[in-house]
Amino acid sequence: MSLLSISSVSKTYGRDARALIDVSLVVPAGARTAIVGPSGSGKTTLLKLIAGFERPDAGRITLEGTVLAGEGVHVPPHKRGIGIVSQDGALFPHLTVGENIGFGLPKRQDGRGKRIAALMAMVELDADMLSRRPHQLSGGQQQRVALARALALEPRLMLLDEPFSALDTGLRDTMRRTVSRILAASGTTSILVTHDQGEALSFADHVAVFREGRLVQAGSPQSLYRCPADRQTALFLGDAVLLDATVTAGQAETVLGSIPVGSTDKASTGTASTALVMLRPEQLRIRWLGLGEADLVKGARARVLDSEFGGGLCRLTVEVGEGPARTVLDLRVSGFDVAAPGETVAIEVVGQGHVLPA
Ligand SMILES: Nc1ncnc2c1ncn2[C@@H]1O[C@H](COP(=O)(O)OP(=O)(O)OP(=O)(O)O)[C@@H](O)[C@H]1O
Repeated sequence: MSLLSISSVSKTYGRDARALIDVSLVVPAGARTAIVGPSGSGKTTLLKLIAGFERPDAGRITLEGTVLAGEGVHVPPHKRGIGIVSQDGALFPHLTVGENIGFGLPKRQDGRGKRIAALMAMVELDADMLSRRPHQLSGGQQQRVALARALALEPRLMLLDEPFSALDTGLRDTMRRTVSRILAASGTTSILVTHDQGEALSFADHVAVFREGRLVQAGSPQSLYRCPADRQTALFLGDAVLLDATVTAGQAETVLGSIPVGSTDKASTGTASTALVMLRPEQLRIRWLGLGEADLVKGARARVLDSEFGGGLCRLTVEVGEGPARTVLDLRVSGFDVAAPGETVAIEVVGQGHVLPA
């Protein structure tokens, strides 16, 4: 069932700053959705329209079937039942942790203290932090307070506006996992806005990719990563190996040999056509041929042009094919398999390739 429905929404600032162009998106109930895209792609604008801080020029936004915006309606932000956690947490600096979390709860409500304690436990904050003020907390703890304050109101929808971006890398990953777990456990439908594709893919069970004000693709993280809509999306979502290919009936002929490709218009026809085939680096099994067993190793041969040691993850630049077919590829290998420039490696492809539109 869909909770939030965005239909043909457009927004232009001033005369010609087109921030969103004809965007339609359905957010399933109970799911964690990530809106991801480069800077200026319209993510924050969409969040503002959902929250009610901005009005769409065209289109409609509904929550549980009720129109929030569009068709002459504009429900004010505080009446939408939507919780927001922003980048800096936006806590009230003069209030304690307990007062911040209980801010929206009725002052004389029975069991108010118990509810605040339960919320603190839910976001994994120690009970003895109750009387601290925000400046006595770490960045991650402040974000937990902000999340607890938003959860206290039992929102129908939770908006998370780059909530992890001010945290340093290690804490960021931990917080992302914690918040994802808390939202899943409480069954809260949520939308995370981020420009970090890794964060989007690992946080959400539904991802929407934006570019230049348009929704480019939406789907599960796995489907987007494996079958991106176009070359730009492929490269935005992660490293990709792109190969020119001739595709006939489910097989692509490339410098790395014949690779099965998923069903697409191009792949299913009996006629050969040229196309660009994408593989993710994890699909390439690379073996160094320095041990005298070269004849036994399967895969296309490639000459190492450059290698960069990086510990667990090293980069290898290789050339495959000759003449007009010569292709230079950037590959990843583990720190135990790095070949030196001038040496030969074998590259074997695992799984299917994905045909990108020309
Ligand atoms: N108040 C405003 N007035 C004029 N133009 C605006 C305004 N707010 C945003 N824009 C423009 O609208 C476009 C989308 O901006 P938006 O902030 O939604 O993008 P974003 O994807 O959230 O970017 P970022 O990741 O940098 O925050 C940009 O070109 C931006 O310059």
